[in-house]
Amino acid sequence: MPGMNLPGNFFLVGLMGAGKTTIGRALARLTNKVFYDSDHEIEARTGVRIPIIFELEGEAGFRQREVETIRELTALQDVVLATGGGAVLNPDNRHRLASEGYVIYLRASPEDLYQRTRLDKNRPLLQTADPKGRLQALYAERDPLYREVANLVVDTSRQSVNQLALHIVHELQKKHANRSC
Ligand SMILES: Nc1ncnc2c1ncn2[C@@H]1O[C@H](COP(=O)(O)OP(=O)(O)O)[C@@H](O)[C@H]1O
Ligand SMILES: O=C(O)C1=C[C@@H](OP(=O)(O)O)[C@@H](O)[C@H](O)C1
Ligand SMILES: [Mg+2]
Repeated sequence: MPGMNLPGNFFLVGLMGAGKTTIGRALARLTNKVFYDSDHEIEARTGVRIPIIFELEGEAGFRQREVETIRELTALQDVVLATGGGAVLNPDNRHRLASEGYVIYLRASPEDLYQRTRLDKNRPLLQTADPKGRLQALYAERDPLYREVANLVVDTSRQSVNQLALHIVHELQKKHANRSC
């Protein structure tokens, strides 16, 4: 296993469709860590899918659940955590992510994000007449926040999920080796 001895938590941030959930799962496998996804955790706790939470409690209700969940998940040891794309909007989340682990920003262009998310109905913020325009606006708003918390920025436009997971492991190994010398 390539990244077996890498210590600590790895947190994935980025917009909807960046690949946090899929790359996070692969990264956890490669590094022998337990995988968590804050959205899946929220769904498991409430027993409903995210669009239903948005419908019943609004975005504010969802964000409140997200803060509580991220507070708990960032307190764990040796995990890979895929966050939801809007997690960085909250200062408490940003602080927890930056202080409790190594943060990887998966960057992609709004066009790529649109192509990867356009057939999926489970992202309430993209159920609009102009999802591409919404992704462009979210990119402009959030890209600085992702960069603020990130230890590593990875461009996801030209590589597959597996290639990206391996690339991240190599970057983590380099950082770890430098720290140990
Ligand atoms: N680098 C990539 N190249 C092509 N497709 C990708 C890539 N990363 C993710 N995908 C696909 O995009 C979709 C959204 O990925 P997901 O992991 O759910 O993103 P996120 O959790 O960041 O919203 C999935 O169908 C996934 O397989
Ligand atoms: O960007 C956002 O505000 C959101 C991203 C989603 O997660 P993904 O980034 O995994 O799609 C999910 O948390 C929710 O629909 C809100
Ligand atoms: Mg996800």
